[in-house]
Amino acid sequence: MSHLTDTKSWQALAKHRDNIKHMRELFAEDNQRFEKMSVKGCGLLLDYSKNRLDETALSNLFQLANETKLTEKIQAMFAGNAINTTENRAVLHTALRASSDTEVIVNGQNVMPEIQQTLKKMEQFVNDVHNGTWVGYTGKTITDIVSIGIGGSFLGPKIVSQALRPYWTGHINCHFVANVDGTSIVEKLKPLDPETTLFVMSSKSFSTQETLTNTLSARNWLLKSGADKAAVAKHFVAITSNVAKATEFGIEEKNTFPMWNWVGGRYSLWSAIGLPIVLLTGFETFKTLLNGAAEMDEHFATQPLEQNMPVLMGLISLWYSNFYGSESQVILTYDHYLRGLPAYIQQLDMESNGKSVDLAGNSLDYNTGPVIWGGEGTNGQHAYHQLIHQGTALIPADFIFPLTSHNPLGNHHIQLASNCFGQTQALMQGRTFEEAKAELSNSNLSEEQKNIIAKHKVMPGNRPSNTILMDKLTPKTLGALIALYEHRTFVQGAVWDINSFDQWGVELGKVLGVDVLNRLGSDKSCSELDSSSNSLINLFKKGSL
Ligand SMILES: O=P(O)(O)OC[C@H]1O[C@H](O)[C@H](O)[C@@H](O)[C@@H]1O
Repeated sequence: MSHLTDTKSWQALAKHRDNIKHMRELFAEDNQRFEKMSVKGCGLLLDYSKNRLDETALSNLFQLANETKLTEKIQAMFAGNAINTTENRAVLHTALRASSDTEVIVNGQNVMPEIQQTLKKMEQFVNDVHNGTWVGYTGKTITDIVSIGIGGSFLGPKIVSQALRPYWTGHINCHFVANVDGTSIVEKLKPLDPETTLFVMSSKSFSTQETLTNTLSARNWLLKSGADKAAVAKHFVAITSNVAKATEFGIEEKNTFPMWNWVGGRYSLWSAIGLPIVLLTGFETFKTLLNGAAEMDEHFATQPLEQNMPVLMGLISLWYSNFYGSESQVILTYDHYLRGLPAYIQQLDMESNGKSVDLAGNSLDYNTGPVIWGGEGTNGQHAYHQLIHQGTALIPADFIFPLTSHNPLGNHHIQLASNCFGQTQALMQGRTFEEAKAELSNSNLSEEQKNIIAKHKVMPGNRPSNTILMDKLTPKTLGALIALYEHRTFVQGAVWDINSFDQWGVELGKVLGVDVLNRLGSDKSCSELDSSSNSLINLFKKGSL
């Protein structure tokens, strides 16, 4: 493959960028633009018509995908090739939701039977907890789950559980602890009863400091309540790929659920890491979530590039990062249940594509992963939308909206819809100087003042957005939506020729953290580091300013 920026399509895109008309004109010229630039599939509709795209730009983007062998790379992922090259691992979150009769071979072995066994074990465990067969050390039924995990072992289960609130079975409450800040676990445990609380410890590596520390504190809390060591078995289960470490820690092997090194942390909610979701919503709902994701996998693997939602979204996102210098992208969910999704996609995308060398280790001369941020509509409209409309940065936006609400209440949903659609329209159209001036025509301002105020009211428009609709937020559509973003992330990483599946930057943070911890714990004053770090460490040891 020739260097990315030397490819014909890259060069053509760079040249074409400035020829694209304002979106206002593009819409005025073609009243079929929505029909041509929207795709339906897997219970979702993607409207990408409000983007700085014309036929030439689109065909060059598809050409770029071809020149960078996107289709072959997609196939390599599904086939279980070791595409995580720095760790020599396959990347198979898709196998976790594949139908049981599929064969997926990793190192000569079909991984599907093990996945199915684990699902069965999850189902049995959750049934036991729900029907009161699994009881605490004093024989009482479990009422509360505390899920301990961080990163991918936290965000997926937490955000999916939150999104599926209407599907909770009501058997149990679930609480999530991630941060090592003691306040987090102390506050969560305050209202709970050790006799009826079960801890689900989620750590793929079983070596993450935050999770181990929180688990130890949880165990002490249980033991302090009068439970003996044997009680731990009734109150702790673990999900990990490191069963040996979990048993060493005191969790019985039969109470562990496996994970595999071919599932990345940020792609793991479909594995046993999703246990809190199953505890809250039941096994069938979890299966439906998996099926929704599997439908998107099928779509991604089989649809032509032009009709392929993750491909379209990946290429469009890349278009702004690489050809318009856009450094951030915003996810705006117009559904309260999806309020956590931006944080989920933030980890997914930024940990995957925050890279600056290609697969061969060469430094890149083009932008990779943008900053992902966002929040729920309409709250953001009264906060940061101002910058998206009129700021100097170009911030492409994804608007996500279910047509039907789980909570139909008066005019709430129609107003929510009007805000969502109104925002995308305003971003696209903007407001010209003449329009702003006309709005001031009845005011008492002088002509000069009108001119000044009108300039402040001008909105450039031509600000891009995708809109993703679904009939309703269900386990199925949620599964498809999350898989859509997973594959969007993949598409960009594939074109950029980077490894989207390692995270060496995070690993370094962990190593340096241990060094500082040792210094904080030592009696000696710290003087070996830079003056700032020395002083901060010494002040902490002193305990006051
Ligand atoms: O599940 P664990 O091994 O405890 O890892 C938890 C998290 O650790 C790191 O921060 C990784 O970058 C994340 O991707 C991972 O999800």
